[in-house]
Amino acid sequence: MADPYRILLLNQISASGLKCLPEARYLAGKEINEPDAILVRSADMHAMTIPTSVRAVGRAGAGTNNIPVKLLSSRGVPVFNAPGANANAVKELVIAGMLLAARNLSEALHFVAMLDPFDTEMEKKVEDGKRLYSGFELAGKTLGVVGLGKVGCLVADAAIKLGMHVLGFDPEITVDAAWNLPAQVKKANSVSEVLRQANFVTLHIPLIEATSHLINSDNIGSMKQGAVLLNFSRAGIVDEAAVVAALKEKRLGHYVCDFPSAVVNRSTGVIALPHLGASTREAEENCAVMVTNQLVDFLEHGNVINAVNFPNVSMPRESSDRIAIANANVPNMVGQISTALAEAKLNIHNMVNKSRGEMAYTLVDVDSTVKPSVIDAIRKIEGVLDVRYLPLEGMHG
Ligand SMILES: NC(=O)c1ccc[n+]([C@@H]2O[C@H](COP(=O)([O-])OP(=O)(O)OC[C@H]3O[C@@H](n4cnc5c(N)ncnc54)[C@H](O)[C@@H]3O)[C@@H](O)[C@H]2O)c1
Ligand SMILES: O=C(O)CC[C@@H](O)C(=O)O
Repeated sequence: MADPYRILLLNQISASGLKCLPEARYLAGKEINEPDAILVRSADMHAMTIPTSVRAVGRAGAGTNNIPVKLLSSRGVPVFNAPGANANAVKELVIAGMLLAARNLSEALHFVAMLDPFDTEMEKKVEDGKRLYSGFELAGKTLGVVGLGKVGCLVADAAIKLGMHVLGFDPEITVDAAWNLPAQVKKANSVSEVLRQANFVTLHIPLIEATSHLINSDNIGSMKQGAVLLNFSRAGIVDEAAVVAALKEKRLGHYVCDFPSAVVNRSTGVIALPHLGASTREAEENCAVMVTNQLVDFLEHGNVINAVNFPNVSMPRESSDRIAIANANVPNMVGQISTALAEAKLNIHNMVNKSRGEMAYTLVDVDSTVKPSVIDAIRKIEGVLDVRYLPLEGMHG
């Protein structure tokens, strides 16, 4: 019997997801040496030495900024995520965030917590004190959504249903996302247009170089007086010092975020939650199940679905002998791979090759057993980053 696949868990992964790893074929845990794959949520992998045994990383969530994707790409290792699997959970928290800010609920709860429960004047104090927490309604206000991906589209839709006007900005919106947006959502042409026009601005974009400090001291001043900024994406998308300054000047009414920090904590007007966006039973299960199934399909069959650094490549198994090759997207790779197979007198039964940016990926099914020397020959081709032999039953190489 083949050795089990070894899966290193860097975070708590929902039990429903782990059930997708059949016990007979998988060993999963927090203390696994020489893992074949890693399952992670928000643990920071940048400082970690990732063993060379790792053939795939699965992120049970959306953002992959905690993973050294570039390094893994150079090793031919796909990084899978779970697009949309936690989007509804984030959407609901964003709506809660708008209500927390609009109705001054955080301050009001603090006021109540400070009341003496045995005070006979409690009722009077409540009635006298409540005017300080009077707020405003969401209906009729304008929400600006920056990033119309899985989360942004759901937030836009929910806001329309709450009677808000919605302005959306996403220079790379997908056709599917655009189809799913309610017709009432107005298109903005820039972040500054959103900042100038919205009462609430919510950010639903990845943290990458281009989005780091997207909201900063140069543009935050153009927001409407008393506007609310919501950040359930990543702390680094805003310049926190600029946000705190804008709160002090009363330019911003509230900053609602999922990322407590030394800069924002305890600043008046900040409502910081402990990265709760995806923390619902449903989202945790959805993410873990989706990414674990993708990992299993890759480890056992080489199929790639929802990797952030690889093209989607799937091929039904028609032969028991499959070779999976990750290679640089340069000319003549398929030619050289085919030549290596022909020299080993292997007949190609089926083959698929796709590329995405600098990465290309090839699945080849052949009609007979592949000797280790053939895998070695393919590995030696310049530009090949990783190669695996995936017989249907047997050792994984
Ligand atoms: N708080 C949480 O627990 C939590 C949960 C899920 C996601 N997130 C964060 O939210 C982000 C978005 O999640 P998602 O599932 O919607 O991702 P997604 O990939 O579906 O959508 C991201 C969208 O942002 C757009 N975009 C990229 N750069 C942009 C820019 N400069 N201006 C406007 N739009 C831009 C993309 O075109 C894409 O449509 C994730 O990357 C992650 O960092 C946080
Ligand atoms: O795993 C989590 O709890 C957070 C996930 C979230 O930040 C994401 O990017 O999907």
